[in-house]
Amino acid sequence: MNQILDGLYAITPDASPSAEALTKQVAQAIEGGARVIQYRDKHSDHTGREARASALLALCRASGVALIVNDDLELARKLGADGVHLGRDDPDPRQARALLGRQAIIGVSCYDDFSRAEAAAEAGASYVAFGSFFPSTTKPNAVAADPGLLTLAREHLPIPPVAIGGITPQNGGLLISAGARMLAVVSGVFAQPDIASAARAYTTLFPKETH
Ligand SMILES: Cc1ncc(COP(=O)(O)OP(=O)(O)O)c(N)n1
Ligand SMILES: Cc1ncsc1CCOP(=O)(O)O
Ligand SMILES: [Mg+2]
Repeated sequence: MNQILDGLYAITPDASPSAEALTKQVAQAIEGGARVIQYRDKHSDHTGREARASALLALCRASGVALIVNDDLELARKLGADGVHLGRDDPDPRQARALLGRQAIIGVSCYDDFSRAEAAAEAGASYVAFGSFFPSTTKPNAVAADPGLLTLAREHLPIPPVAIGGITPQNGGLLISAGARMLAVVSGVFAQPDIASAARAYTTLFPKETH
């Protein structure tokens, strides 16, 4: 699992297109080297989310890439996705581990709070996410985080830290230098005219073996 949790982590955009259009966009992100995809959808109803997530899961399986479902633990379980990402308003990571099993990837949002990351590691999380490191158009009210958290996590936690929030190919390098094992990106990938090239600009920031 540790090998997968390295590199570009592409998160699907807010304006959720049809399952077919979304799958095409995600295929381009994978072509550009994304290692993990998160299906994040705050707008579709249950049926729409299930249709999109299962189309993405088929693509990810065929491409050898992991699919993480944001927020919706039950959907992740039902589809047999590779894991789930949980924030402070979402189910508890212990509950997720119990439901999804030992192999599942369970990510936990820690914002700017290192003690939350320690608790998440203790609860069986697979990775911890910190951010927002830069102003984000996707989540303008996200709490601001300091890159030093990534260094602290690399030094003191047994699981990899993920960086999120306003990350561009220009500012991503400093987060990797600070300790980020993955860069989680929405608009820097999916709001770009050439999604594959946009993804590639992030993947080349990482050491060669991760892309
Ligand atoms: C990799 C990653 N990190 C952080 C988040 C944010 O999760 P959360 O705080 O639950 O907010 P929403 O994404 O649900 O709006 C994430 N999704 N992915
Ligand atoms: C979900 C989330 N949590 C903190 S910032 C953010 C959005 C990241 O999107 P972008 O890469 O467009 O800033
Ligand atoms: Mg959430």
